[in-house]
Amino acid sequence: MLSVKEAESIILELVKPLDTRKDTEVVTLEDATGRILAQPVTSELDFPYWDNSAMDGYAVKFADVESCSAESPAVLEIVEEIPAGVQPKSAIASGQAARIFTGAMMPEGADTIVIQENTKREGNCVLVLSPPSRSNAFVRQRGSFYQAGNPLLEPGILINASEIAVLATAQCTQLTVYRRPRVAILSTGDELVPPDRTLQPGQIVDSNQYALAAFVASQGGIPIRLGIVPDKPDLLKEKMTQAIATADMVLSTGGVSVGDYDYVEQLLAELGGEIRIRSVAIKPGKPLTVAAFANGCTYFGIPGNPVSALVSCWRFVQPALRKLSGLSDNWLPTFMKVRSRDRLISDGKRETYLWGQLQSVDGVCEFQLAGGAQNSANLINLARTNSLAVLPVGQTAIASGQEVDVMLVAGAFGR
Ligand SMILES: Nc1nc2c(c(=O)[nH]1)N[C@H]1C(S)=C(S)[C@@H](COP(=O)(O)OP(=O)(O)OC[C@H]3O[C@@H](n4cnc5c(N)ncnc54)[C@H](O)[C@@H]3O)O[C@H]1N2
Ligand code: MOO
Ligand SMILES: [Mg+2]
Repeated sequence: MLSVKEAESIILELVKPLDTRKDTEVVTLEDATGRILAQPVTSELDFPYWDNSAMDGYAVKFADVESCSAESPAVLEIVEEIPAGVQPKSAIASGQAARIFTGAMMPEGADTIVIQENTKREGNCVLVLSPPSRSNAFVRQRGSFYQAGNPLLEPGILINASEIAVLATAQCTQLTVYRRPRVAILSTGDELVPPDRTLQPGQIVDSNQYALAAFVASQGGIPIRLGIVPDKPDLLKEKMTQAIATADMVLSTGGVSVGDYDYVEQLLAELGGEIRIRSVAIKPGKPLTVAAFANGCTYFGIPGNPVSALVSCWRFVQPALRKLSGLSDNWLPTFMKVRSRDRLISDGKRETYLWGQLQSVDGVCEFQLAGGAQNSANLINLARTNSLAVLPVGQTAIASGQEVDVMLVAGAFGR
């Protein structure tokens, strides 16, 4: 049985990112949210585009106002009014000023802004009552934040509101992004029925299909739902073949333990998959099967218990999917140390993941264990899970009030 860290390394080594050239598409800025840049972005524009005023006030020559005071104000003739968006008409000469507003272009000849609070208007003149701190005060210089032609955004970054702002301002309206990875999802089990079917004795609802599709979509992938496949080796083999041929990654649930109807590993081998992981010392989620296929597809045979299935996705599939998507870094889940509000227990034999919620109490983060049974068949208390407390192998308890490592759950904190 592999340790969690060993399994994580094998998976990350196995999965290759989408191709920077072949696996891309062009999207407009409006459709770019949640996508990953595939090519570097540069802009032809400096930013700020023009020298402009950071304040409402007067554009002046610093030399005209540097030694003024309330007792001996500098008196300047106002030659123009410059609102934002308008090109100044005249150049400022010594003894002159332009009325100017925040964001408006600096006129020729002026090098400094005097804020209007430090002035007094008298007809066509402005009296400057105190000098600005320095030449260029409150002037936003052209190109001071970014110079045209330099790298603006690197490939491999996720595009969200902040990146959209940068791209819009740089007039990058068409972007080359990675295509979304295609992830086939299939549920194995004779007992499974869709959620809209009346249950016959012994049947259960296929919740994994829905949970995994939601997980894949939250990570920017395209879930391809292949439905429920009974525990019949020929039918299962056919569906697995179809999945492997059409998707970048396959997630099947169930059929990976040691039961008589657990066929997934055997079929993966028959289909030519190289089995890289058979089981991991993790609870829940021990019987994880991972296989690599020659066409580049990675197959995750995920345990059927519903909590095991999601924990496997959060701990192992998420990093794989992030790497596959073209993200250049931050593939691994985020861990942090926080105080546990509750006593946490484990048998110490496997790295144990307990589900619950990170909450901020008086500005300090605390982990609260989900109430009810921490049992991999109990998905009822999974709702609102945003983190998992992690007890390493060998650790059987963490007392209430003690520090614990928690892993942030995919999607719960915006990634
Ligand atoms: N003798 C042993 N038995 C089991 C072991 C073991 O080591 N020795 N491991 C246990 C652990 S741990 C897990 S986890 C499960 C994994 O089982 P499988 O992946 O083979 O899954 P199934 O047997 O098909 O189903 C397990 C459980 O999950 C329910 N299930 C399955 N699919 C779904 C679905 N799509 N939606 C909701 N629930 C699902 C299924 O009905 C079973 O209750 O094996 C243990 N056994
Ligand atoms: O590891 Mo299983 O995933 O305990 O339920
Ligand atoms: Mg089984």
